[in-house]
Amino acid sequence: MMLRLKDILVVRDKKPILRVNDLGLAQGERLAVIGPNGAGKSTFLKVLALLEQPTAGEIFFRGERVTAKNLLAFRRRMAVVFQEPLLLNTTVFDNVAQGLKFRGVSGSEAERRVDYWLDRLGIAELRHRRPLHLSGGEAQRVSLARAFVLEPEIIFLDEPFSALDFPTRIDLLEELGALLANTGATAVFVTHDFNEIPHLTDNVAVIDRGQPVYKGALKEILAGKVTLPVVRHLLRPLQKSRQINEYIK
Ligand SMILES: Nc1ncnc2c1ncn2[C@@H]1O[C@H](COP(=O)(O)OP(=O)(O)OP(=O)(O)O)[C@@H](O)[C@H]1O
Repeated sequence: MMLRLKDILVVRDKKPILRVNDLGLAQGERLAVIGPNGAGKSTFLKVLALLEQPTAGEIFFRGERVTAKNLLAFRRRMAVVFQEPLLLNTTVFDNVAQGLKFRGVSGSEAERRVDYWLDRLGIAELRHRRPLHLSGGEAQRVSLARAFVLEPEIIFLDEPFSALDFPTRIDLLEELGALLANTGATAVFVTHDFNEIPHLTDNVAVIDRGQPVYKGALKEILAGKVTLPVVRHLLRPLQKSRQINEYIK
């Protein structure tokens, strides 16, 4: 098991906002996390990514309990991509190289790796540009390069493409799907849109009011076999677009 949450509780402002009894991620597993606004998806992701300390419970990384002592070492084996690219006001190259520097990789080895990932994400020509002048899609390509260049064992993505227009989003989802398949990285992808998931995986966790309420195949959900009210609610936009498609025909 790559990562496991056990008896996790997160309390903020005296309110429980996340409870996870037992949830594991196998090596190479790709999990999409879906749920309504405020359900706790980002909190869940941040706890898994060791960015937010739970109020109670235990986290295991490859079977070893995460403690204050080993936390940083484990975190360095992970990478996170947020909805907002959070790029520094320096060149694209330096943005992608930054995490490598923290991990002690510099010089020609860093340059080789950064160039490889800039090329792989189709942004080699942006190497010397500053993030301020990039489009939203280009900026997220930089964020992906910055994450993949670290060769993480797990990559966490929190609604990375939600702010992008639809065609750009589809392009990036397809590319991300191919990258994850090629690298074999374990991945957790937060979204609020069922349409995004098939590009990446068939494996879904549904979070509702601070708790995972389903973990299983997207196919089961789309076939109407999961009757939870929250799932029905999340499926409504899909049904609407099907109705519109029927109407167009
Ligand atoms: N630091 C905090 N202090 C108080 N409440 C918090 C804190 N962080 C999150 N919350 C609350 O916990 C709940 C879950 O938030 P979270 O951001 O994890 O949900 P989400 O599913 O990612 O939402 P969205 O889809 O809107 O981004 C929300 O009600 C939020 O207001």
